[in-house]
Amino acid sequence: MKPLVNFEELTPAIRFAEDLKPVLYQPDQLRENFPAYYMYRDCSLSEEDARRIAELGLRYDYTVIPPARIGEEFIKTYGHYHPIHREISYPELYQVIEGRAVFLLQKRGEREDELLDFIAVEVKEGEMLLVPPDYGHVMVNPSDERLVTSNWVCRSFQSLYEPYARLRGAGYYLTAGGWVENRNYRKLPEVREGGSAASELFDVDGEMYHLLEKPELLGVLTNPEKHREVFEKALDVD
Ligand SMILES: O=P(O)(O)OC[C@H]1O[C@H](O)[C@H](O)[C@@H](O)[C@@H]1O
Repeated sequence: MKPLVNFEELTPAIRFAEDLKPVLYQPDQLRENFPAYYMYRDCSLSEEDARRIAELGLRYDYTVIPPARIGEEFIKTYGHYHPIHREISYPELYQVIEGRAVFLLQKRGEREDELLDFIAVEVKEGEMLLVPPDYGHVMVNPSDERLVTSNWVCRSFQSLYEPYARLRGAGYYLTAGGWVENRNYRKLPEVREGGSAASELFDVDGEMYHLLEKPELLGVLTNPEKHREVFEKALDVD
């Protein structure tokens, strides 16, 4: 799928492999620093769209992750949680524009090193994924092609990276040899693997930028507490 916005003309923020060191399975295997992924934030097709997106309290971004491995582990994003808004945390909606992604979603218990749930969702070109409230997320490129994603997200918060840094990544690492448990967690549920239901929940043809024409659907991202039933379905991966 060709991205609607010609984001490659924009200047990205870059996360380098060295930046990922605190969350890697095998940090010692990092031999050279390289750009791990490119983040093109706050994209739009026109000035008018940019104003509407801001008025809705949203942001539309693209992320590009070229294929790579560090040691046995597939290249991935750093990982983060979102802050709480009226009792539950902000969700986020992703679409794979090019390539294939595996999203690692995890829910903390009372302690951050005791997970209540760990879901791995494979998302293919054109498909969407809803990161439910209260789930931390990491995006992995397990393929030998570049991965391009877009995301809709509430524009008014800062992501929380510290829990991932403290525990050296998510509950599991996705490696060429399969899943590897992260021993820094005291409690880890089994990995629940599945597909994503978000494409059925968000009715859109082609790139999800067009959801801008259906702002009522995007309301789940800014007022999650009013849409709890949507998230129940998003978690139904089995
Ligand atoms: O923030 P990181 O864990 O590095 O993950 C990267 C991604 O995070 C968020 O979801 C942003 O909205 C994306 O634009 C960004 O590319």
